[in-house]
Amino acid sequence: MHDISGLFPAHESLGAVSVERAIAELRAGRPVMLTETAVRLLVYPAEQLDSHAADSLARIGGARLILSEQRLGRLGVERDGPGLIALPDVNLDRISALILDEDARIDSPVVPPIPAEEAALDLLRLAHLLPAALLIRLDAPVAGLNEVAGCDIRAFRARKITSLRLIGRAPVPLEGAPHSEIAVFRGGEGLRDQAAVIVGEPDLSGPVHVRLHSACLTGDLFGSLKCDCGDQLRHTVKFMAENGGGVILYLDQEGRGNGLATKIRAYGLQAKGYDTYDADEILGFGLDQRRFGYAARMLDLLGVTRVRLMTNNPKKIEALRAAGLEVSDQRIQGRPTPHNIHYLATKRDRAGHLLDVDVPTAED
Ligand SMILES: Nc1nc2c(ncn2[C@@H]2O[C@H](COP(=O)(O)OP(=O)(O)OP(=O)(O)O)[C@@H](O)[C@H]2O)c(=O)[nH]1
Ligand SMILES: [Zn+2]
Repeated sequence: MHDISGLFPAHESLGAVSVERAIAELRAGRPVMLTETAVRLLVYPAEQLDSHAADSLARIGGARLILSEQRLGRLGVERDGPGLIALPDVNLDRISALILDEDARIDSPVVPPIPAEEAALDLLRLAHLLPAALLIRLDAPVAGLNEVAGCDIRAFRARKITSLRLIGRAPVPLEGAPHSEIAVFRGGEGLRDQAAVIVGEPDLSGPVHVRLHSACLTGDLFGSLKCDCGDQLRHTVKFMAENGGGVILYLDQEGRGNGLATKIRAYGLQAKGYDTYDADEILGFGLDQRRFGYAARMLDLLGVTRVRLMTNNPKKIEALRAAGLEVSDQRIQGRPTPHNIHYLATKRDRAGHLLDVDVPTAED
């Protein structure tokens, strides 16, 4: 047998590798096996279910659906945590209604999960999939399934922070900020490489203007009027270019960390009148899935220790302080539009964002 351990990055634990493999499997619509002490669980992402997979799960037998506390609440079951529902016949339409429909209700008993089952939900969140999994307890290993341990899922985010590394940096002149550089990082909990935009030549010995910007394909790239992201991003570049430079971390946290597909589903619900947080809750998510620990690590790798954080989001300020950075903050607001005004007001009213928003009343 050859020893191939040297082919794995020294700082990367095998546990983190198995979580990454499991994420790739689930995103491709394949099951994984989750283990925890004596428990073995087959995990299948509910949103990927098709009739083939449903038949196959029904033949194995004993399938249950685990849903988050938020989703259960929407289905009419108040609980302090996730819960499981038995699925004797693995019916595709019923499962689809249980994970997606805004009017579905539960009429069967809901039981609390064991830690392994709860870890399956975390794994789906890490994979940017809906937090809803079909689970079957297995009494023997199954050939061909990637295996992942519950404890490695729980340790994943923290471990990945230390594996983050700078891959390279190069000048990229930007509109309004010709002296800019882009630095690319790999690792962290994101599924893709992360970029830092270094605008101008910030003095790293003093407080540096920093923005943690969560990816927003619709707003950043296409100028969607539904949010303030694209506007904030371009304002930030301009502001930094005119005010001594700064660093923008462009984080792989599309849709507040829920992923692009979930955000677009949430937009579908918003088109029916739900606000941004209610729409996410219908899909099983809490207020905000994002963690910013790895952003602090990116700043550390760039040599930044004191930060003037350009944000309205108190969570970002707290997260960088918790990671040991010295943080003062500065507001950066996108333009209100008739399309985003309620979104901005909702962030202020429901998540404590420090925004100045004047929502016109019906009479205005
Ligand atoms: N789930 C969900 N995500 C959204 C929605 N609208 C925008 N987003 C995402 O929300 C995130 C906004 O990120 P940021 O611009 O970093 O901002 P923020 O938390 O509002 O904080 P600051 O802009 O720093 O004040 C992006 O990942 C967007 O894709 C929505 O309606 N639902
Ligand atoms: Zn946006």
